[in-house]
Amino acid sequence: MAAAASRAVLVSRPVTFVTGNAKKLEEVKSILGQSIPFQSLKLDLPELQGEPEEISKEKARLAAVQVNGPVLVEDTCLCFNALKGLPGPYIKWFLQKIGHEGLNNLLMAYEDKSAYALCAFSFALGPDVEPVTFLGKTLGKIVPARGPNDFGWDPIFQPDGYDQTYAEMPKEEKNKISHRSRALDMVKSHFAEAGYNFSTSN
Ligand SMILES: O=c1[nH]cnc2c1ncn2[C@@H]1O[C@H](COP(=O)(O)OP(=O)(O)O)[C@@H](O)[C@H]1O
Ligand SMILES: [Mg+2]
Repeated sequence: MAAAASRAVLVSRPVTFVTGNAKKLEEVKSILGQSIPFQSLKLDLPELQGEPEEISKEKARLAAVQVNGPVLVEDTCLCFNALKGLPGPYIKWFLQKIGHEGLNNLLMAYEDKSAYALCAFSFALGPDVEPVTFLGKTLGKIVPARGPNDFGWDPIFQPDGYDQTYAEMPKEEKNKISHRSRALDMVKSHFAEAGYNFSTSN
């Protein structure tokens, strides 16, 4: 206990989770609960092209400068194995342009419909501190859309071991096994181990 206390980093403000995506925020709130003091800021940050981890880290650097304090950001990829991981970080634009049906069609030429959802959270204590990244992955396959169409590609992703797509699953169920919850479990462990001491008075 004493060792943990002496290692504790004093953080003057709650963590700001920066996202332009209301559905992500909903899930993060429900998964984190009261475990980490955080507030949210609606801001659509520009994204680099590249590997998921680097995109997420760069988002955190930009966010930390904007907020001038501790920030948490995330970037989500949907990766098709037959396409060597594409659309990956570009899924947002693919979804916007070709929709669920177009995404299924991309795999028409392949027998392998397997895919994985990958979530990369990055946390930076401030603008001058190198962000740390936490990856969460859920394996599944791409199927014709089933279930409510209220969050991205949820209707076409069926996680391994389930008969339901993410969209058909109750939210609590998705939040138990999702790429996002797996990454957030690591974020929570990091916070517990680092022993950050938050001043939440402002
Ligand atoms: O858990 C999820 N289920 C379904 N769609 C998701 C999930 N997480 C992110 N998405 C969607 O995948 C794309 C990921 O892009 P990105 O992570 O850059 O989102 P953002 O810029 O909206 O925050 C977006 O279209 C987003 O709506
Ligand atoms: Mg992105």
